[in-house]
Amino acid sequence: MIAHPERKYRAFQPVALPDRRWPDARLTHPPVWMSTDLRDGNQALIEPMNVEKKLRLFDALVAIGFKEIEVAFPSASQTDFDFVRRLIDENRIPGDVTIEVLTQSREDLIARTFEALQGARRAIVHLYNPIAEPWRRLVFHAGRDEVKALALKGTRLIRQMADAHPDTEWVFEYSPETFSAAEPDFALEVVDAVSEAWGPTPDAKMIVNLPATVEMATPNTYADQIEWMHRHMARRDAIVLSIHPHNDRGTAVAAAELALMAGAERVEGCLFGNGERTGNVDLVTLALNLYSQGVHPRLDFSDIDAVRHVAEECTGLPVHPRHPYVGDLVFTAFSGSHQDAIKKGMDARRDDGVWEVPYLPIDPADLGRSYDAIIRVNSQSGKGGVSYLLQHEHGFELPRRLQIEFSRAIQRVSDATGSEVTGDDIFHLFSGEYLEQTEPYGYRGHRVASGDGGVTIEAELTVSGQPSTVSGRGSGPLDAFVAALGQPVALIDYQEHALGSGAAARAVCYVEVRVANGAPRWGVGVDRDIVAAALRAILSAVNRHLAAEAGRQQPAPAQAGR
Ligand SMILES: CC(=O)SCCNC(=O)CCNC(=O)[C@H](O)C(C)(C)COP(=O)(O)OP(=O)(O)OC[C@H]1O[C@@H](n2cnc3c(N)ncnc32)[C@H](O)[C@@H]1OP(=O)(O)O
Ligand SMILES: CC(C)C(=O)C(=O)O
Repeated sequence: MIAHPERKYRAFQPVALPDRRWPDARLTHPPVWMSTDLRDGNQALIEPMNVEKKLRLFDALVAIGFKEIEVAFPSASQTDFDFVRRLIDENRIPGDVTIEVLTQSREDLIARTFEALQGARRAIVHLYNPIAEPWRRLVFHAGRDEVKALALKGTRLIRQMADAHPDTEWVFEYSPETFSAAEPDFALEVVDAVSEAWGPTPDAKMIVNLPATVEMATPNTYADQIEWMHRHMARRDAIVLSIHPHNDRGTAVAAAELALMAGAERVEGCLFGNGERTGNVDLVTLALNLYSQGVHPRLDFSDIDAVRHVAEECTGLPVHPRHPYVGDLVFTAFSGSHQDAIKKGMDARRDDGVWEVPYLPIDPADLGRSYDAIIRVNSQSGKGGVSYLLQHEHGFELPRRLQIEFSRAIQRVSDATGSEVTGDDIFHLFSGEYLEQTEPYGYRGHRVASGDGGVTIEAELTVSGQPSTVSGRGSGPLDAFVAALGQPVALIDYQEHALGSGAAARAVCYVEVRVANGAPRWGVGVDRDIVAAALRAILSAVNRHLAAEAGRQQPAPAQAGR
């Protein structure tokens, strides 16, 4: 980088629009969507798509619900020409879908374009020529009049050829390419001249597409340019005002949204933002942004992974894991406080169906994603995430203080390995830490008898591997069992719930105990029989205490809160 960028780069001069209206507008309905994946997206690939890939992507775009699809620049290559022919000859274009093709303002190219479109039921012919000053000066060595004349020449040629093929319903689209970099008065002059030459009517509109061929400035600047044109263009009621934002500054989605607020009615872009350089505007993000505001985009992304799969295979470009709405990680929280909030939000889901889960702007299930990945655990995670996975994947609903105790064990592992701890890892650790604590005391069976206002228990145990029978008396089975153990155990907390349902259901018990003057410690037991589960839990807690005391293990003591 250079020390004085102001000597090398000039700030963009925005159009003057002090009474702009777009900031108060709201997006309440979807625009007309036009996918240019097969044209602008395709021209930007290292290896452009072959006909088979184009057919596959075309079918996917139709299935998503696009009604206008720019399928090719047919005069540019035999592949593109052949592709258009296959679509028409094989009758592959549904009745409610219109194909679009692009051409420069050159007679040979326009003639070839019409050749490609022979027999189409309806087609949009899209003419472009660059109009901004640097392109006029550097690329075309032409003045304003010559550039306008080039646009008019192409328009008239297309009119002639369209009139010569009346069996097709022709729609004309004109793009003053490099509009975003052009002087507004000149853009207006060219567009008005073109629309006058074409002669659109409210019943037979033409499309005026105002591209941010190169994104030049902040999105509000583009919105001002669009509103200015929207307010000044002649024959406005006979024109569909379209936008075509590129993403050079990374703000194409914002620019498109503000431009729609400013009066645009139609958007051209690509799936997942493929396209020249940094890409065209990402139509998936735009559509799902609308959806998240309660506006149905009329595009179907209910199996977004399938759409991604087709796009990746056809373009050869991977979708980034953080890509909005579709990336592998976008519905995943690793950090503790986010996980805590998501878990609470998921637990409190509302009966009226209104989505209100913190940190998740839309329900992953609406896009065909499962909830499996919304919480993943690493060293940034906390008790909320760990207990969510245990609950979601294995059914254990840990009491809060046990969550705290156990998440410390997980933290030690994730800190030591520096890696993700999966749901299976967590269950494995949980099992080892609580369910498999059978030394020195292991449970084999029990009998309970009531009478004389109390309970007597006789329990079959293993003590350091040796079978042993102990018995005791108390106010209830747990009390009696503690007495039978002969250990100074005080029961602090007890919770239970069913694990699974039906014939396979088991009970899980969580007990928090203090043995002698030791720190409070949790134990967990699972059994088909609820009393057996509780006895196993007590043994788990006592064994963990003894192990800690003996220094053979270092389980973290529980502390209230953190
Ligand atoms: C912003 C966009 O994305 S626009 C779409 C751009 N897409 C593409 O470029 C992909 C398809 N294009 C192609 O395959 C080729 O460029 C073709 C087949 C169209 C033309 O190829 P060639 O005839 O070899 O020309 P090449 O691309 O080198 O040409 C540029 C010439 O076209 C002229 N030109 C560029 N745009 C236009 C236009 N819209 N209308 C008329 N002439 C134009 C240039 O001034 C230049 O003329 P010159 O040779 O007299 O200096
Ligand atoms: C042809 C036009 C619309 C284009 O692709 C652009 O300006 O980016």
